[in-house]
Amino acid sequence: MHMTTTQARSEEGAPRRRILVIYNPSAGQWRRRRLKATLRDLEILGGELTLHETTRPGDAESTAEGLSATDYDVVVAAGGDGTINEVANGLIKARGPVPPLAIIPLGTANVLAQEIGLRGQPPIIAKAIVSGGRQRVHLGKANGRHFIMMAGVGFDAHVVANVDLALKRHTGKIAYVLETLTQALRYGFPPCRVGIDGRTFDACSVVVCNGRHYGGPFIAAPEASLEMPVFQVCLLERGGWAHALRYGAALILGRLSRLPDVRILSGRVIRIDGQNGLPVQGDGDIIATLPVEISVAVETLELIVPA
Ligand SMILES: Nc1ncnc2c1ncn2[C@@H]1O[C@H](COP(=O)(O)OP(=O)(O)OP(=O)(O)O)[C@@H](O)[C@H]1O
Repeated sequence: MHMTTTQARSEEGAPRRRILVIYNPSAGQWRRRRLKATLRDLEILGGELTLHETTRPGDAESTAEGLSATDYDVVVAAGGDGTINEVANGLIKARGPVPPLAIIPLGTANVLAQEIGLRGQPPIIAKAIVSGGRQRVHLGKANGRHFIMMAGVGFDAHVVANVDLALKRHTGKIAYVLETLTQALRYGFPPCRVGIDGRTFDACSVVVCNGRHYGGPFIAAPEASLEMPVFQVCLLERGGWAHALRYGAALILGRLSRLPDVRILSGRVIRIDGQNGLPVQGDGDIIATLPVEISVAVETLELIVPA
C-alpha cells in the first residue's frame, strides 16, 4: 500500500479523529486541488490524516477490505461514485468491525453526495466528515456486487459502457450528454423481462433505485430511501431515440415518475432477463451483465452525513 501520513494541526477543543482518505487520482487536476483544500480543512478541525492514493481499479476496494474500526474513526472515499462504490464493497468484505464511510465528492455526477445533501466548499465537506451524523443505509446487490444508489439495465448502462473516459476526464458531464445523444441514435433498445418479487413486466430500460437521486441532482424515484430495505424499480417501457430523449428531459424536469409509460414499483428481489451479456451499471460503473438478480443486501453500511 502507498500511504502518506500527515500530522494534524488541531484547533483548541476541536474533535480529533483518525481519518483515512482513499483518493482516486485518475481524474483531473481541479480534483487534486479540491482534495488538498479539504484535507487542509480537516487538519484545521483536528483530523489526523492518512492519505491513500489508489494506483489502479480495485485498489480502493482491497484497501477498504483490510480496515478495522480500531485503526481509524472514519474512512473517506475521495472520488466519484465509482470510488465510493469500491470502498463500500471493500468495507462489506472486511472481517471485523469497520469505520463509518464518509465522502469527499470529486466525481462527475456525485449522486450519493446529492442524496445525503452534501454540497458546498471544502470547509463544509470537512466539517461533515469530522462532526457529521451517522446514518445506517441498506445496499443493493447485483449478481454478488454491491451498489449504494442504483443499478441500471438498458439505455443508461449502454451509455455508461460506451462513454469516452478521456473525454469524461476533460469535460465531465458533457461526455455523458454527447454519448447519450449518440447512443440514442445507435442503440437497438432490446426489450427485457423484469421480475419484481415474482411478478413479471416488460421494459426497454430498468433502473433499480435504492436512493431517490439519479444522474446528479435529479430525482428518479421520489419514494426511494437508503434507510429502507426496499427498492423503487423504474420501468421505462418504450424504446427508440425519441422516447430515450423524452425520458431524459422528464428526469431533468423532475417529471419522470409522472410519465404514463414509466412505472415505478416497490420490490426486494429483481430478476432481469434479456439479451445475455448486456451490461448492468451500478453507481455509474459496469458491475454485471445479463441475466442479473438484484436484491436488497443483508449487509448494511454506516454513512457519515451532514449534521
Ligand atoms: N488509480 C487509478 N487509476 C485508474 N482507475 C482508477 C484508479 N483508482 C480507481 N480507479 C477506477 O476509476 C473508476 C472511476 O472512478 P470514479 O467514479 O471515482 O471517478 P469518475 O469516473 O471520474 O467519476 P464519476 O463516476 O462521477 O463519473 C472506478 O471504477 C475505479 O475503479
